[in-house]
Amino acid sequence: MQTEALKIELPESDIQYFSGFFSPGEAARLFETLRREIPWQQDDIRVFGKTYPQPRLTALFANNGKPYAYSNITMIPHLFTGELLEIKQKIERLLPETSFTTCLLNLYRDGRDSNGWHADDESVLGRNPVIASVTLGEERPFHFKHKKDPSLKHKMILENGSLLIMKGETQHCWLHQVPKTKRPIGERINLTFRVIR
Ligand SMILES: O=C(O)CCC(=O)C(=O)O
Ligand SMILES: [Fe+2]
Repeated sequence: MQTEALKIELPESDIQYFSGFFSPGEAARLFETLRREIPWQQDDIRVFGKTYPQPRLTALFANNGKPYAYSNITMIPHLFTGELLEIKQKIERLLPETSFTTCLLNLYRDGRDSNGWHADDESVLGRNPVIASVTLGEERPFHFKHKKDPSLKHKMILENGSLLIMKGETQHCWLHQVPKTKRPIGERINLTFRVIR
């Protein structure tokens, strides 16, 4: 199946969106398998000295054993499964220079689960990291806001089976979030592939 890149035109960024990167059938198969087989965990995060359960479930996979630390959490990776390798290879066909080492998975159980404003700019990701983000299941709005210029923002929908690639200066100059919603909605699995050296 052929999907077409849509360039998201924001300054100081390099963002591409592929709707239908996975067909509805492939997306459904991957969702069911990952929902069942991934060892989903809920970690506590510390924000301003208080501890809260993270508002979503997560899991970390990698091919190099390197942990990933963010928001006062250090995650130790599992070894990639067959499905994760299949998804990784399909994305790498679009990005011949990139060989992802790591995948952070998020499970948003319903509209109360979310991912607050942040940039994926930890130093282990290096300068100008390439981050490839897959959506399976329920679509969710995804927001960008510029770190320095509050007039610069963008909202888009991440659809079932879609791929969003963020690279270049994007993490340096922009924050992103998946907001909560009061609408009754189903589960969404998100996979973000990253390179951790
Ligand atoms: O769920 C998403 O689309 C975004 C996930 C994300 O930003 C992250 O895990 O860093
Ligand atoms: Fe992120």
